[in-house]
Amino acid sequence: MKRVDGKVAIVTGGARGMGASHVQKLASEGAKVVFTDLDIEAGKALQEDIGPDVLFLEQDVTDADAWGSVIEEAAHTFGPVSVLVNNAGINYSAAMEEFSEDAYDRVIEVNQKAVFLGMKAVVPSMKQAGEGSIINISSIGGIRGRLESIAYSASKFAVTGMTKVAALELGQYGIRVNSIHPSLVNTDMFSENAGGGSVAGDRPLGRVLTKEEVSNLVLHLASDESSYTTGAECVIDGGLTAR
Ligand SMILES: NC(=O)C1=CN([C@@H]2O[C@H](COP(=O)(O)OP(=O)(O)OC[C@H]3O[C@@H](n4cnc5c(N)ncnc54)[C@H](O)[C@@H]3O)[C@@H](O)[C@H]2O)C=CC1
Ligand SMILES: CC(=O)C(C)=O
Repeated sequence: MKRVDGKVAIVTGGARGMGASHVQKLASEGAKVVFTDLDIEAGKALQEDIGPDVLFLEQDVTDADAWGSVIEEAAHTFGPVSVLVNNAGINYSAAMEEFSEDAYDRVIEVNQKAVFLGMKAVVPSMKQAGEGSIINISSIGGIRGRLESIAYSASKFAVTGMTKVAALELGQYGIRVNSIHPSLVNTDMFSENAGGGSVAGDRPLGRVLTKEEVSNLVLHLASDESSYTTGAECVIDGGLTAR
C-alpha cells in the first residue's frame, strides 16, 4: 500500500519548481493529482512525463471562477478532492520605500487571496470525500521578517493566520489545515530573487534545503500519517529560525 493511495490531490503552481516536485512525489505514492499553473508548456510537458495519474489544467489562482472549474474537472476525472496544496506563489524584491502599489497588490493577490479562494472552493469536495488535508505553502518569511520583501512577508504571515482560522472551522468535517514554512530552496524563484548566492552557512545543518525535502513534508501532511496534525506551522529550515 502506498502512502496516499486512493487520494485525489490538487497542487497549484505545479508546473515547475517545488510544485512540480510535490506533483511527482504525490503521484509516485499513489495519489491522482490535478496540477495547475499559468505556464502551459511546462505543465503539459510534466503531465506527459508522469503519465495518466496526473492531469494538468491551466489556472490563474487569483481567478475565483477558475477555482470552481478546476475542482469540478478534478472530481469528474478522478473523484472528490481530498488534498489541496496551495503552492503557487510569486516574489517581488525591493526596499519598502521603493515598493510600488501595483507590485504589492499582485503579490498579495497571488500569495494570500488565492489561498483563501482555494480553501473556500475545495471544502464541498472534501466534505464529499469525507476527509481533507489542505497544505498552504508559506515560508520562513511568514514567521519572521524578510528584507526587501514587504508584500511577500505580509502575504506569507497572512497564510500562517488563515491556516489557523481554517483549521479551527473545518476540523468538525475531518478536514485538516496546515502551513509549511521552508527556508530558501534552489528554484527559479530563488535564483530570480536572491541572486543564487550560497546561504548554507547560516543553517545549523550547514546546507541548503532541497525541494525533495519539502515534498516529503507535503506527502506526510497529505497522508493519514499526520491524522492528528492541524493548525500547525511546519517549519523546514535546517534550524535557521532556531537562532
Ligand atoms: N524558493 C524558495 O526559496 C521558497 C519558496 N517558497 C514558496 O514555495 C512556493 C513555490 O515556490 P518555488 O517553487 O520556489 O517558485 P517557482 O517560481 O519556481 O514556481 C512557482 C510556480 O507558480 C506558478 N504561478 C505563479 N503565479 C501563478 C498564478 N497566478 N496562478 C497559477 N500559477 C502561478 C508559476 O508559473 C510557477 O510555475 C511559493 O509559494 C513560494 O513562495 C517558500 C519558501 C522558500
Ligand atoms: C523565498 C522565500 O520564501 C524565503 C527565502 O523565505
